Amino acid sequence: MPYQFEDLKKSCQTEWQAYIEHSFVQQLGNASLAPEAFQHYLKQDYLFLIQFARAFALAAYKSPTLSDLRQAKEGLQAIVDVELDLHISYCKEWGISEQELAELPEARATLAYTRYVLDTGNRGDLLDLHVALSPCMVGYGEIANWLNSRAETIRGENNPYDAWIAMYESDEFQDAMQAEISWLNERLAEVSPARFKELTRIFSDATRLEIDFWEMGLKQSD
Ligand SMILES: Cc1ncc(C[n+]2csc(CCO)c2C)c(N)n1
Repeated sequence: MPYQFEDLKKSCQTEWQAYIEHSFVQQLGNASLAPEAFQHYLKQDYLFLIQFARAFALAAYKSPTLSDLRQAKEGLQAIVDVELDLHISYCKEWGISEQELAELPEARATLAYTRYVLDTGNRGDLLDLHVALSPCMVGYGEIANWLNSRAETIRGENNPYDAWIAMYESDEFQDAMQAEISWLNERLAEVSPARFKELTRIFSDATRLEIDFWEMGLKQSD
């Protein structure tokens, strides 16, 4: 049987579920999340996005084909030209100025996660890097879908976090998630059991670091 993205998730089901269904996510869905926790998360996510832009630049460097190079460039462009601008204006709505964002120190959870991804890409190949990026690329879309499947989730103006859910349920975002899964499925179908085992380590590490990122938000830790 060729390996598929689903098999990466199965290899660390407990961690994957702990990430997707984290209390931060549940509280965001039922509108009970403390605004201070969300603001702390938003600030660190700004720093996270900057480092992820660097990871897409690294993906460009690690691209063996024109098609991979184009895909990495699109990812970098999406973060730098669209997502960071959106994030900055969204932060403004939550009372966080651009000046404040520019001066923030990185929380340890942000440092650990982003540098782990960059190091994995540096020492490995493009597949290692994509696997390290995939909990981020796939998880948030899954989180939006999971929230929408729950009776507890409040949508619309009675939930101050509605726009966050709306962003990750959007067609644009869900399409990007599917494209990432397809890219991974094509490559995973070709790998040996030993290579797959290496990749499950990376996937599980990155998933655990996503859990820590939610914890950092909830506890407002630095
Ligand atoms: C901690 C954390 N993890 C994942 C995302 C979601 N995300 C960030 S960059 C990116 C790629 C899209 O261009 C996606 C899906 C986030 N914002 N913060």
